Amino acid sequence: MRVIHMNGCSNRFAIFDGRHANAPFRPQAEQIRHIARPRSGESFDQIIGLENSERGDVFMRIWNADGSEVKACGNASRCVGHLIGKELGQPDIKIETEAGLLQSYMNDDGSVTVDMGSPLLSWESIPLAEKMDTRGVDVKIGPIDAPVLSRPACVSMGNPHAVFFVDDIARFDIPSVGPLVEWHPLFPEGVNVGFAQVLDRETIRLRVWERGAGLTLACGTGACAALVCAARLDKTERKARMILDGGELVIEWRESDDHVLMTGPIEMEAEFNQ
Ligand SMILES: N[C@H](CCC[C@H](N)C(=O)O)C(=O)O
Repeated sequence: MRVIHMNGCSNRFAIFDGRHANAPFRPQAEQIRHIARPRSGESFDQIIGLENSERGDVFMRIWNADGSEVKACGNASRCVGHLIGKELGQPDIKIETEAGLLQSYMNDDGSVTVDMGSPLLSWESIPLAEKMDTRGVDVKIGPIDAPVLSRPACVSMGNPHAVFFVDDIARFDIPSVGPLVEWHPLFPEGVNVGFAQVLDRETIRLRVWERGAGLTLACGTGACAALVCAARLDKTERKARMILDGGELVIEWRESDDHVLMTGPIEMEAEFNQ
């Protein structure tokens, strides 16, 4: 089977192309964990399986490093858009995922734009365990009388996100607070946890503790989630530059059709057969 290593803003993926194999790539969770986080050697944030699709040019299956299968991965969508676009010799590609059909576009400067569709804003769609206003939900982290984090905004991009807006992102030890939110009882399916510092109305500094993968150098759906929550709270415009540890993404929550567009670089690292 053909294996490709790629990254989007240093969010790293191992992509297994099962489209011409005798059977689709459907590993057990333990196998995923072994590939993503080997005892030695390079690690990956997500493992991606490519399958044939009736509705699109390719079907993309996504597993987090902990072995859990999930429905959306923005940076991997951009990598797959590039891979299949090059293969088919066409810039526009339809990627089928468990969350629906995504459209990707290869831009002249080598970046890739993916239309992630509309954000889901209702408490049931995140999902939350109970009815709440998703512009600020009832979560407090830290001492009861002086929480260090509270009232994240929530949105689903096909996967659940909680975004804390903070004054100084450097103040937070994300590996210690991230897990406290990731599996908080308010999020029955877990949640990706964003820490967003609004620098101005068109720039956000963002770090994300990802569900099932931990602190990654970039999170595409996390960047979409942070922009949607910021614009919804009138902290930014509907288009902004997202500055992540591993690079920059431009996110636009388009007014005309309510779709969220994510644009950024991709990098082909290696390709081999195994
Ligand atoms: N950890 C996420 C999936 C990968 C998201 C991220 N790598 C992206 O680029 O969107 C989840 O459990 O929903």
